[in-house]
Amino acid sequence: MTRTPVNVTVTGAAGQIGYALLFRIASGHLLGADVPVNLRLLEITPALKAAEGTAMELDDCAFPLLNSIEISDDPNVAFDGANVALLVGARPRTKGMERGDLLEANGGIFKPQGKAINDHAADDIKVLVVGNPANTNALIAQAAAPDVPAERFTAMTRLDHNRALSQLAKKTGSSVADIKRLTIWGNHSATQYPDIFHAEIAGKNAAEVVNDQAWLADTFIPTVAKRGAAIIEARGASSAASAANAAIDHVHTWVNGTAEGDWTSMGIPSDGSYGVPEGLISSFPVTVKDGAYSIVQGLEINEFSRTRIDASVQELTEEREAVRGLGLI
Ligand SMILES: NC(=O)C1=CN([C@@H]2O[C@H](COP(=O)(O)OP(=O)(O)OC[C@H]3O[C@@H](n4cnc5c(N)ncnc54)[C@H](O)[C@@H]3O)[C@@H](O)[C@H]2O)C=CC1
Ligand SMILES: O=C([O-])CC(=O)C(=O)O
Repeated sequence: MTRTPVNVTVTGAAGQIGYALLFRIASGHLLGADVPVNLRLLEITPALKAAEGTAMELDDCAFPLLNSIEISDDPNVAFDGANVALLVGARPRTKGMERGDLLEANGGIFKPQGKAINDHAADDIKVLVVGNPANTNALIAQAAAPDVPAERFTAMTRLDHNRALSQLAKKTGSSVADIKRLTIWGNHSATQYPDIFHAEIAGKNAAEVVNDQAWLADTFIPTVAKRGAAIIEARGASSAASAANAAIDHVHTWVNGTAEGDWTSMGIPSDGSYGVPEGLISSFPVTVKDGAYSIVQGLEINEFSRTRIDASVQELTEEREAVRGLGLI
């Protein structure tokens, strides 16, 4: 091991996503096959023993890149020196709930964690919020961390992005590897808008290849936007391995960059682009270079897309008002 280990803090380490995530971080999928990691696991006190069990299993894998594991129930300890923070720990929704129903329950978790990041994390900290409602939880954590550049707080819409890639590949009989420039706009919720108008399949415009507006409006968009609920219905528990996979993808792209000619979707603080009010944490098409992301500019937004982006952004605005009302930001 020649490189300095990177400190990766994972909250909710004993949960279902944690169990699917930690082994992939420790085996090099998050940061790269040559980057050693120190894992810092944050859990609530009653779940510490379960987290210890997971740590024992991590030991038993003898991962060459896993330099150390520390477990704590104190955010000030778990975020100390963190370079990457994956905020997963939160209550998941169950059947019949919308993610927004979790605002009050989960909002209280993200304020103290934001403060602990502010006070203890490394200067280059990158934060991904997975716990739902992810966009607004990211806003809460960010508001509690005024000394950390706002753009370091991001929310996960990569699972939605991956779901959209898969559905589009199936419909068109293509490979996901041939699809580029797909975008998830807005909130990680049922109002999100998966946009294929700028996407390409093997170099051809995806909307033209599909050429089926009814499928787009009545099948593709609702299938992607409501996939989380469909998984809960089928599995009796919310998505875990696919969520962990998307978290790996999100951070890997943030650190290592997007491929030439392609972009990805990330929930990031709006700079006002595309009419999204400044400061809202909304999903955008982004390219990443040298560890920094930029919103893809200059895309023409047709009326079909505009209405849907506006609806999701309206929901984000209402969530921001709700957490203001709760004193969380
Ligand atoms: N953004 C996205 O695309 C997705 C988000 N999610 C969300 O991820 C979150 C976690 O899901 P699961 O792992 O399935 O839930 P889980 O219930 O299996 O695990 C959550 C873990 O968080 C821990 N936890 C609770 N409060 C904590 C705190 N203050 N500090 C540290 N840990 C704490 C719990 O003890 C538990 O071990 C949920 O909010 C879920 O809705 C899930 C799938 C996709
Ligand atoms: O739907 C949920 O509650 C879990 C989640 O965010 C997803 O699978 O997209």
